[in-house]
Amino acid sequence: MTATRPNFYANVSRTFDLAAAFGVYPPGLLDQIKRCNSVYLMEFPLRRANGSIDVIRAWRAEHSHHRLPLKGGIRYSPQVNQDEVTALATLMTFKCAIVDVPFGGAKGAVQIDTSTCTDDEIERLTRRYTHELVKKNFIGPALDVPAPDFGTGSREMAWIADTYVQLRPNQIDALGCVTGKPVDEGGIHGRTEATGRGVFFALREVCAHTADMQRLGLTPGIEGKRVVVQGFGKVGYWVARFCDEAGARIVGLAERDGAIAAPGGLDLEQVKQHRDATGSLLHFAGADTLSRSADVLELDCDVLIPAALEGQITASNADRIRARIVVEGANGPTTPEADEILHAKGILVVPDIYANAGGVIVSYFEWLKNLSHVGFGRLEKRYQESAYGRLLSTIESATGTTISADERRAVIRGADELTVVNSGLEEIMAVAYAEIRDTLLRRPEIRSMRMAAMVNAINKVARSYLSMGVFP
Ligand SMILES: NC(=O)C1=CN([C@@H]2O[C@H](COP(=O)(O)OP(=O)(O)OC[C@H]3O[C@@H](n4cnc5c(N)ncnc54)[C@H](OP(=O)(O)O)[C@@H]3O)[C@@H](O)[C@H]2O)C=CC1
Ligand SMILES: O=C(O)CCC(=O)C(=O)O
Repeated sequence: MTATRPNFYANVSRTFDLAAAFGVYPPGLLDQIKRCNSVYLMEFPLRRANGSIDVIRAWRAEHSHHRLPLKGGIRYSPQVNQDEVTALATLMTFKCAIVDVPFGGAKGAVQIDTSTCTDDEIERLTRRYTHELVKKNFIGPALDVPAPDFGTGSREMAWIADTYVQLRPNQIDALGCVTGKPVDEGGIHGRTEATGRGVFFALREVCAHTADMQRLGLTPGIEGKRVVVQGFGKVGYWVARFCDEAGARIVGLAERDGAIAAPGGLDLEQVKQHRDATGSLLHFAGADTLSRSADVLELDCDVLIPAALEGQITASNADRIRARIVVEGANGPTTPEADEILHAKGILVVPDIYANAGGVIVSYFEWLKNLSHVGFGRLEKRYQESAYGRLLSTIESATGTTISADERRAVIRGADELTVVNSGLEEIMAVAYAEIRDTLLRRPEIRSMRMAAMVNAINKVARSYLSMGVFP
């Protein structure tokens, strides 16, 4: 894997500057929008199972407070550093703006190699990290609401919620301090797969326009497209699955230790079983094993979905990318230099700040659920069903026809939580894409989708700052 970590924040800032040049905002305002408001670095002890003590470094970066609470995941990784977490927090601000989710951007990180930790150690460090955040008001349903990111999941979110509730027992909305929780602990149906589903919706929107596809030498629609996915975690697995279900062919998959390729397509459930059984994708029967994981990026395919880490497509491999569309499931997988090379090759890049927004969109729904203390669909499902039932009965008596029990059941089904969540996610991804495409069509000088998305985001954040004024 190519390491470009030290440049991540500089890369994000460069993208911002390029997009800001298309606008009309005063430099001071742009500077305020660009800068990261606060970064909290903490160092705390972790007692290891053998009794020794390690000092752990961790961060929470709060990029923009123009909307509250702030929102963004927590990453556990041995390589993570302050530059990375600041870059990720910055991306969150623009991501939330693009999809009109009313949050400021933040991100958290703990520098830890969880593969060397026991579950008990991970639990204790998660609870201590939460405690540190609480002490400094860097977490809370009205302040800053973390979520899963690389290396964390619903298990860690449950520990964070529990720790927060222990420390703030009188706060009625305490469960809204974090999203991505297990459904039984105040989570919401559909969050686990939300980012992957959102990446899929982004690809579906992109592929829906015949003229755009013709320009890329592709046919419209997802069906039949050859897709490569880097990363088979929370984002990669689900986007691969949704593409597969929509009739695409998954021809390559990669994780840290290598990749597999099968031009005829991979059976995802069998791959998953193989990985669960052996701990690795490698040597899956019916596929070629690539020992250099990054080679997956250069496979012959229509769509490449980097869904692992930043800095994967760089000036040193961009020229060898053969996909026609790159959809950024990960945050920051393409460096600005690589972006230019891909653009020159006529490859369409669907940017992270739009493509992977599904996670924060459904996190927004979870937060709303926690604040309202009632699940989506719970109050109205039965009412909808009886209203639809009455409508069908009226149609039957007016037309003299009989609707079969199966048809009746299919029509009257009221919306449950998952249905409401998925339809909200689909709507928001579709509307945001229409806005980005509109900007691209109206302003030909803006040549890339990343620039168009960033221009839209800057406009929205700037409008907010302009109407808010400067305090005091
Ligand atoms: N989770 C979410 O809701 C969101 C995540 N994202 C972004 O998506 C990306 C992935 O996050 P997520 O799926 O949650 O993370 P996970 O921890 O669930 O999965 C990460 C995946 O990436 C693989 N990976 C790690 N290092 C490499 C490498 N060097 N080469 C190839 N594959 C590698 C891992 O494989 P292995 O097991 O071998 O390490 C694993 O399959 C990150 O950039 C994250 O910021 C963006 C929006 C929301
Ligand atoms: O769900 C969230 O609140 C944040 C997800 C996230 O970290 C991201 O989009 O990068």
